[in-house]
Amino acid sequence: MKTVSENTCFGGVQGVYTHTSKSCACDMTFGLFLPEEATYGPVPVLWYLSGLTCTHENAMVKAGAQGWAAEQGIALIFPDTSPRGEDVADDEAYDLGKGAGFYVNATQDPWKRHFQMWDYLAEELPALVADNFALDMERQAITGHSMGGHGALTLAMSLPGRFVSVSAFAPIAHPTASDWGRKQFAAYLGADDSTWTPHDSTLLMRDRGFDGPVLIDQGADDQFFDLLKPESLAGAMAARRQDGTFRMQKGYDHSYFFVSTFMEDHVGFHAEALHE
Ligand SMILES: N[C@@H](CCC(=O)N[C@@H](CSC=O)C(=O)NCC(=O)O)C(=O)O
Repeated sequence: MKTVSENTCFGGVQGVYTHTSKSCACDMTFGLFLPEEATYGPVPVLWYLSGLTCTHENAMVKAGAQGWAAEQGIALIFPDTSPRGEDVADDEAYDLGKGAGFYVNATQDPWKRHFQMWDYLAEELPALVADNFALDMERQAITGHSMGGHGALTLAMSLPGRFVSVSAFAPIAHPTASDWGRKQFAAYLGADDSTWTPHDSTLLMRDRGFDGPVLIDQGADDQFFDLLKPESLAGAMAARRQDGTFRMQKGYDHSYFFVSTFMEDHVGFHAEALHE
């Protein structure tokens, strides 16, 4: 692992690191914020998964999470959204290929060699950060925006016991029924749509739910509302009697102005579960 940069931030350190990923067969970059408390011992972890077109950097510089995480003594991890490099397959469209890994393990050519984002996030990156930083991996929570909200919800529901809480900002909530999902799953996972269902948070919510609290924020003026299908997830949460809160935020769109507005609430929500 190599250090790209480290900056003092809210009394802690905002770092950027690269490493050679075995899962993705390329070099990967991630951001990690450590609060001051990490100087004295392991701190709880909040993962933040980003959306389409993002790198590790977008949320790190636009979401305004570090100040709230510093107040709560929590580390933040900002992974990238796809494999990177000259030899990594890509597409002209912004919603497929680089910047659009959809947090799945691709099984189809030309994607499968590098697009193994599920394994990267479920196994490889947690092991790497646990070995290199003062993190308490018994206390992890996860959040994300849009495609990253989809990733956060699917990882949380598929790895019971890993995360104490999950939240999402305008998640892609029902990808098997949306053009933000069907196109990418067909490309990465193939035409057999039975392989898609483990990556749909509405279907996972209907089937198993999450053993902990859930918080979802959705902007009512989100320009991608019809692609996100928040009503499907809200319905599935109600049908399952999921411990959770779904908030429709009047006037907000899909941007980081929306994410940063509600970041305090999300960090506070996770802090309550992480410090229990
Ligand atoms: N370029 C596209 C829209 C891309 C976009 O809005 N990406 C969002 C996430 S959308 C779902 O995953 C984002 O987070 N962008 C990065 C940012 O810093 O805002 C278009 O123009 O339609």
